[in-house]
Amino acid sequence: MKMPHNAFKAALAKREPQYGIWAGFATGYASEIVAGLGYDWMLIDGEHAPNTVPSILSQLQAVMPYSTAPVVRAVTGDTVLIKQLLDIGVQTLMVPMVETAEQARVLVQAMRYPPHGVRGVGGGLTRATRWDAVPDYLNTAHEALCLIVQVESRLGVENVEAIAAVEGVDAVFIGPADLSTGLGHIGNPSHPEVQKQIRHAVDATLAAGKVCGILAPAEEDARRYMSWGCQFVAVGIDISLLRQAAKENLARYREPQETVTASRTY
Ligand SMILES: O=C(O)C(=O)C[C@H](O)[C@@H](O)CO
Repeated sequence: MKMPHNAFKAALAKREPQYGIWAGFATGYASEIVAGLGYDWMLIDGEHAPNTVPSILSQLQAVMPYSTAPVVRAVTGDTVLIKQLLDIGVQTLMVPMVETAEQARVLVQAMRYPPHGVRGVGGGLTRATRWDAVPDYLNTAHEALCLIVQVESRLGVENVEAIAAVEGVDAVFIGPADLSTGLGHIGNPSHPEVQKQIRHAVDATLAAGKVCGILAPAEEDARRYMSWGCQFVAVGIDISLLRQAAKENLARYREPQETVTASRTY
């Protein structure tokens, strides 16, 4: 069989806008429901959702028949974890909290086989190769893989030009929640200083010839970031959407007895 097509990578290369949704339920069942809705991509979150390698695998299998492309966020840029994720068939990988070009280079190496990198060979044991059915996987894997690095700290923004310029980094994704917190504006990505840093990160990424993405569940934020040049934007979070819809549904029938509010970080 042919190497599975990475439609998300192809769309980024064509500079097509890509609307995404954050998937936090950590089950194939929930991810499949959302995958049938027409979003261009879905972030399967291994950082803040209770995911493991097997639960990520079951979500990849669940969304496979749909046009929504899975993007998997690892909990960390650990080379061994990246090997496992690529072996189960992750093609687009997001890594949080990348702060230097050196860190980005290590991630690129983790995604490539020697002599271009350090990825271990799983061969016929792996879903990535479709258990050896994909011809010449070792020599062609890198063509279908896509690396997104998250810039979400003061240091990351300081180094964003160099990070984005690393060969093998396909895109930069800005994390407004962590960035605002790191800049001392906890829970306030709209603060002018945070917005200035976000805009700088977008500009620098585009200047390096790379693609920029961001999480923006509020429509006015999403539209502003797209007008700045962000090409792939996560415009919703499945858990927040369920919670909001469930609250609104009940409110049609009775006044809230008690508001269980937590501060909304996103
Ligand atoms: O900093 C951010 O913003 C992100 O990286 C996204 C958050 O981690 C995500 O959990 C929002 O719910």
